[in-house]
Amino acid sequence: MAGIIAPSILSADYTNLERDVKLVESAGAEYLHIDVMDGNFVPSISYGPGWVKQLRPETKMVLDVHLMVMNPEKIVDEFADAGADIIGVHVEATPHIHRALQMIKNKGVKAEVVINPGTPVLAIESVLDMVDQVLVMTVNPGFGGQKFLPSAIEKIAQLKAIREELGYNFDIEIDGGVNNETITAAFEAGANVFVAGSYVYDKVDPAAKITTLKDLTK
Ligand SMILES: O=C(CO)[C@@H](O)[C@H](O)COP(=O)(O)O
Ligand SMILES: [Fe+2]
Repeated sequence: MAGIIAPSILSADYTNLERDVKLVESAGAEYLHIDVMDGNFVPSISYGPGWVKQLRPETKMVLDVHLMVMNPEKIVDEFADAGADIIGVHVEATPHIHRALQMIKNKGVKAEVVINPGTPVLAIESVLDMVDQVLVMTVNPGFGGQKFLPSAIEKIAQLKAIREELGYNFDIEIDGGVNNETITAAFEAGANVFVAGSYVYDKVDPAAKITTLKDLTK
């Protein structure tokens, strides 16, 4: 099965947001990646649940919400009610990762655990049986347009091996610095969901970029 491409709206043109959403949807992107930043877990501030609620009726794409916020358990219900399909929470952002994931599942939303480049797979082993998706950050979170960190490849391979050994079911997503050159090693290691922001939206022809990424993950 071809890889799932998740354009990151963080790199879109906010004065032409509707155009940029429709553009990637008609190009075949299945997910739309939404980076929520609180100015605390990461330095930037982006959007909140009200913004996701407004976006929801504008697209049929799966809304893949990446919460870069401290203590996400305080806000996951609001994002679920706003229409998120997948909600990702960082293991580094809460002492209550199990509770945060359980809350997401209780809302009938797909639950994702996220690890930073400095966090080993070991840190999430005890919740791998309950998640629908694992996000391996391939840059330090907070900004678009950073360089892909190849140290993530080994973590993807580890997750794939654990999934096979224990019969789990999660997808493996990567996020940060994904482009036509970096995607192949991650795909070969076992990733199947690919966030791409600046590669898709910067410069020219987002639709062609999505086709290229899909072709590289067949
Ligand atoms: O979560 C983040 C950054 O913190 C990402 O989702 C970025 O938006 C990806 O942007 P590119 O690295 O693809 O430009
Ligand atoms: Fe992200």
